[in-house]
Order: sequence, then C-alpha cells, then structure tokens
Amino acid sequence: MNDEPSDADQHDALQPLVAALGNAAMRPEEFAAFSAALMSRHPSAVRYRADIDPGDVGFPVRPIPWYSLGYQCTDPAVRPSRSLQYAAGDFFIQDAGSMLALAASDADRPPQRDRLICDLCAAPGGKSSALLESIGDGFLLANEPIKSRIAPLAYNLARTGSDRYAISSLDPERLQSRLGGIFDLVLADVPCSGQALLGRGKQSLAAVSKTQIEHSALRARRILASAVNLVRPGGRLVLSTCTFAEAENESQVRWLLDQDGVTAQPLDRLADYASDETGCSYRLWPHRHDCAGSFAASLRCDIDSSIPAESGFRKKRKRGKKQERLPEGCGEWFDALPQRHQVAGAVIWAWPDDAPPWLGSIAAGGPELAYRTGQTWKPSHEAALRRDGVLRASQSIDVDAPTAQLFLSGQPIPCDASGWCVVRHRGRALGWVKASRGTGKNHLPAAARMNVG
Ligand SMILES: C[S@@+](CC[C@H](N)C(=O)[O-])C[C@H]1O[C@@H](n2cnc3c(N)ncnc32)[C@H](O)[C@@H]1O
Repeated sequence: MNDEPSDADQHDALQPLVAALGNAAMRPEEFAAFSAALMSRHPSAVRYRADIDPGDVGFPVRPIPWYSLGYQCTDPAVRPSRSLQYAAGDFFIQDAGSMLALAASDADRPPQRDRLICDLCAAPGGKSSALLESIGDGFLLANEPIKSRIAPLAYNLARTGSDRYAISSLDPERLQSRLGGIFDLVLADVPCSGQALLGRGKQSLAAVSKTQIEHSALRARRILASAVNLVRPGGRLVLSTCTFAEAENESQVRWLLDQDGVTAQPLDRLADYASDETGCSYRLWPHRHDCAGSFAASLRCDIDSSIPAESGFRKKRKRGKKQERLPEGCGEWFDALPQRHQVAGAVIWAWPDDAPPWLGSIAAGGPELAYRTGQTWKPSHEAALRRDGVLRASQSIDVDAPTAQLFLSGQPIPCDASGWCVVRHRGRALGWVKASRGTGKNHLPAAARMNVG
C-alpha cells in the first residue's frame, strides 16, 4: 500500500496557508503552483569562498541571482558533499533561499573594517560561516542558546579557517544585558514554523497550522525585542525566516518599525524581491525562484541601549585573571601561537590579540587550539584548518588526490614526518596525522570523515 499523501491531500493540508499568507495572498492558480513547488525538492546549492573560481570546482553550476557567491547545481546526479573541494572547505552546501539573508547582510561584499557582528540564532552555522568568511578585520559572535546545537555550529565555523569568532550560548535577553548596543550588524535568523522545509521532509504539515504559526511568532518577537537592543546606534538588524506566514514575517517587521529608533533600511540589491509596503522586506518563493523559499528584512536601529563598560571592540584588554600556561606540546605543533588563549576544561581556545575584551566572560566556544583526552593534550582539528591569524602548523605534507581520499575516510597514510603534521591537498588543510616510522596515524574527528570520489 502506498502511504504517500496524494497531491490533492497535500493541497488540502496546505489550505491554512491561504489565510496565513496575509497580504502576500495569491490567486488559486498561483497557490496551486506554490503548494506544488513547496512540496518539491529544489536543486542543491553551494556557496563558494570568495577566492574560489566556480570553474575549478568540477561540477556544473549556474549563478544564483540574489547572492554573488551562491550557485545552484544543474546536474541532479552530482553530490557536492562527495568532493575533495568540499572536504577542503572551498564551498559550503546551503539552500539558495538561505542566501537571501546573506544578501541582506552583505556577506558577499568586501569587508568593512572593525565590523562587529552578532548572529543571534546561529546553529548549525550555515549563515554564521558565510558572515565569518566576510569578516575581514572584524569579529563574529555566534550565539546559540541550545547547547546540544553548538557542536555542528563549532564545526561549521572551524571550516572557514578563521579565528575571528566566539560562540556564546545565552538567551538573547541575557546577551543584551551583557553586550547591549555594540554590534554593527545583528542577524536574527529566528526559529520559525519552517514551512519552507516541507519539501525536504524536514518539517511536518503542522508547520502551516495557526497554533504553530502563533507560537513561533510569539517566540520570535521575544528574540527580536532583545535583538534591536544589541545593535549599536546606526547599526543594522537583519531578520530572516524560512517560512511564509505573514505573522512571522512582515507583521514582525511592522511591529519592529513601531519601536522608537527603528526604521526601514531598504536594500537596492534586493529590489526585485521586495514583498510589501514596509519598504525593507524581501521574499523568495519556491514556484518563482526555484528554491525552498525564505524571508529577510533589513532595519536600521538608533536605540541608545546601555553599553557595559567592558564591551568596546579593540579596547585595551583589562588586566584580569592571569592566563593559564599552555601545555608543553603546543610550542612544537605550531611555529607561532596567538597570545590570547583560554583554557576551558578539556579544550583551549586561541584568539587574535585584537579580539574583543569580553570574550573570556561569555564564550562557550571558540577557535580551538588544543584538546585534552585524559592527561594528554593534542592539537585540535580546528587548528589544522586555520587559514587566517598567526597560528601555523610546524609540519605539513601535501598529498595527491588518492591519498587525500584515504585520509578523509579515516585511514592512516604514508608520511615521512615525525610527530604532529597537517595533511594538505592542493594547499588546503584537511586535518592532522601523528607520524612515525613512515606512517601517519589518522586524527581526523569522526564528524569530519567522509567518502569522496
Ligand atoms: C532557523 S535556525 C538558525 C539557522 C542558522 N542561522 C543557520 O543558518 O544555520 C534557528 C536557531 O535558533 C535557535 N533558538 C531557539 N530558541 C532561541 C532563542 N530563544 N533565542 C535565540 N535562538 C534560539 C534554534 O536552536 C536554532 O538553532
């Protein structure tokens, strides 16, 4: 027996959306096209690093019109995650709809100096990793209150090779009381009813119910009330969702615009996707834009939130607790070490010297330098991937494609070095081996192992 709901059943189940779309309501023929596209899968999409030429990646793509680093795969048989370039961090896999929020945040534009960004609802880190790649001299705070979601966030941030970030795990209200009014840009990619995820089977049809929409809208409003107070006067708040209900999108923007000091900040680059009279709201639709769909809005905030004395970016670090000494091995694994580090139980995070002074008191994660198993400290996988900053492995080997594949599958590889050594392919770091007598023992964490071909 076939348990799959018929098209007619699905169409009926989606009917609550007709009312939920509000001002974005459609004629019946368009709603039919929308609901069919909503329940379908769209082409995989990838987001390249700014220094990568899409022509080098080895599978056919077409540009995504709203985000200059985004491409859709044109061959459905291709699995981008099965490539060496993916393993080497040349691109991230990300739905094209998610790139609307990145466009609204200008994550593909040349970085401005000293940009301090907060990604308030950050896990699993698709957008945070894009923001971090564009950070330049700035710094990213990626906040995720749900502790169990921090590991994938940390992994995705590490893949960028940057050390200019920290992870916090605070409710937005608490975060605002600590770091109110300091961020140039706050991205609030709020938890939502997730209607755009229906086609990928990652969401149930309950996502279109009135109860679910109201519950999500209320939760998001609490987050947004704090988000505006995290923005420095004259800075920007970008709100985004992956849902279509007006109550979770334009209605929230109208509510924000009713707050003192919040004004619309229209984005010329997204004019083709403008959604309504708020003047700063943008939408992508599955039936018009061949992606899962999304919403983004851009608001300027001029709110005089209280600024804690210690929160300024690049202020001289206060003389506080003395830093714990680094374990002895560290000096041998790396040519140079950053001066700022923090030992947090069984891990050590290391930041650039000009990182904000408040990190120590707020970090629940950061660019890892080393981790401890039992009494033994080892270099962290994240430290092997570092591209920016002073941290450089003392030893590395560049391997050919078959050896890189062997390494990525978790196997030992031939290696003439002695001790900890970073494995690279075409100059891109893949992870550590500990080498002795011609063999490099594989130290790739389970989460980073993959079969590429
Ligand atoms: C839509 S997802 C974010 C996706 C992420 N920005 C990305 O691009 O990978 C929303 C996130 O908000 C988190 N969240 C849940 N409740 C929250 C709250 N009260 N404040 C902030 N974030 C919350 C969820 O755990 C989830 O990770």
